[in-house]
Amino acid sequence: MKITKDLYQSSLALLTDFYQLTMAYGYWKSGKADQEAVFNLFFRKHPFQGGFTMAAGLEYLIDYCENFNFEDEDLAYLASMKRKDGSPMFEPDFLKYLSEMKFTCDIDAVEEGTVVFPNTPLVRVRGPLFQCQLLETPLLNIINFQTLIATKAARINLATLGEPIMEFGLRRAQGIDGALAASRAAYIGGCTSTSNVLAGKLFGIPVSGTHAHSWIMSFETELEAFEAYAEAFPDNCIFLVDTYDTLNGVKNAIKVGQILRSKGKEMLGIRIDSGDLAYFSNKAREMLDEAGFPDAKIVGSNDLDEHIISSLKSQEASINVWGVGTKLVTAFDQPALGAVYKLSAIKSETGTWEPKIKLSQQSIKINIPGIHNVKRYYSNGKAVADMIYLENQVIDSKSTMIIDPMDPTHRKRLMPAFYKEEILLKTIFKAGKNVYQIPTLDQIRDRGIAQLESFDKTHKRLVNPHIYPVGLEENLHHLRMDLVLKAKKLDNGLE
Ligand SMILES: Nc1ncnc2c1ncn2[C@@H]1O[C@H](COP(=O)(O)OP(=O)(O)OP(=O)(O)O)[C@@H](O)[C@H]1O
Ligand SMILES: O=P(O)(O)OC[C@H]1O[C@H](OP(=O)(O)OP(=O)(O)O)[C@H](O)[C@@H]1O
Ligand SMILES: O=C(O)c1cccnc1
Repeated sequence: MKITKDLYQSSLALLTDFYQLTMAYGYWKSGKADQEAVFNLFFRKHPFQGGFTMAAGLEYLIDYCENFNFEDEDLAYLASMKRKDGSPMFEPDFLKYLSEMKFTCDIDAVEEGTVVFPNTPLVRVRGPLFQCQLLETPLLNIINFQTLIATKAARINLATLGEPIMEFGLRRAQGIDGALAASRAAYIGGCTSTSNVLAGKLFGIPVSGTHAHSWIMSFETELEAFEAYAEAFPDNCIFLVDTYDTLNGVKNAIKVGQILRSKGKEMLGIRIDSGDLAYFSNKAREMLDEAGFPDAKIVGSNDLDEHIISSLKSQEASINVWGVGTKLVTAFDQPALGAVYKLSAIKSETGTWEPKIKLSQQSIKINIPGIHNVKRYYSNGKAVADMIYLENQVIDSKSTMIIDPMDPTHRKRLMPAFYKEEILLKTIFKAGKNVYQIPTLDQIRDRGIAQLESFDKTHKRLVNPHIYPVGLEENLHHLRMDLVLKAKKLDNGLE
């Protein structure tokens, strides 16, 4: 699908922070606009205090880059911006430069559905400084949100032990695109369907639903309401049983289930949306089984998240389909991922690449310099460790060390010869041309599920997970340390 064209019917070139445009202008003014640079998009900490993160949003990113050009109305708006003294904010020649800009970057990125870890690049952009800079904000906007929601959905899917999840978030999502992007990401993370019909149309996500309390309340009795629904949708009956008295609601559902059966149709199940979901689902299960409806599903909903679902599982609740809205699509307990986009190398006038480092008082904020990639090593189908390495580095296949970027005393020896390896950054754009075959949403969702299966369950624990090893290859570690020490000396005037 064409996100920009189908959703916005407009260029999104101005969907960036103003300072990106003022820097772009500055680069142009100082003759640096076309200097080549490399930026990496990465996050520093898993969301939800978890042990893994699931990447999502690449298809939006691709669409954004393919449509990354300034149209006449964008330029007219920029031309209308003024400085304090009334002069134009941007010179006409700069606007002409913008109007002629063609997207020419190389982009490498992890595929959607990939399980990713702190400090490893999710996206690497290489190209003219000017373009790389303008892309910072939209890329972060896209990847941060969808990755966050895909991760939340994956956690919920772990809690349901793979039982179907109906995503019900639209009414409480963060606005229109917040809802659409969340439905997409939630499906990638493992939801089975969405209630959002536009998301179904745009992305091909299966659409499903039950009915609301208002349906019941609009009839004289609950029984009449169920009968009328069965008349309208005999193949799609999931009766909401808790409007007045849940167990009486189950009795009414059974009555209408029997009528449906007499007509050769089968009730799909019931939904419980309030009260003690463990108690009522177990009672309802007994009643449905006794009445000859052992296959009728019990959908549970009401402010669910992975923790409540886990608790309901441990209470042996008889829910087997989970309706989850607000807490999923708003990432309730952590509303932002916090990925950043940092310069890691720049090409000098002599044509050599200079790795770049940004110092910080907090060592977690010192970036990883150079042009790097990530390798995941697998042993017997299980992920063993991720190595961040300089892309032109030859790795010793007999024995190599990875070093924790946050704690250099924390090291792990690997024997690549014994492992299968996967290079995580895949080429998406080469000199501005899309060379990547975008998978279908179902393929992405399958990748997410397969990726998670390749990790030990200790890393997937919802609370206090075991930390998966991720480290810098030795040469990259030394390069980083040398640059840090050099920068510190310069800072202190010691050189
Ligand atoms: N057995 C249970 N164990 C743990 N949490 C539960 C259980 N049953 C329900 N919950 C959760 O408790 C929270 C509040 O439930 P509560 O009973 O207050 O809702 P309610 O008042 O019945 O519903 P509503 O306000 O929507 O009518 C919800 O998040 C719900 O998912
Ligand atoms: O609880 P969520 O995970 O967000 O799932 C969506 C909720 O939306 C509906 O409730 P409604 O809007 O009627 O409000 P309610 O909470 O008063 O039932 C539905 O009955 C779910 O409870
Ligand atoms: O189809 C449903 O049951 C539904 C849809 C949106 C929100 N809550 C429930």
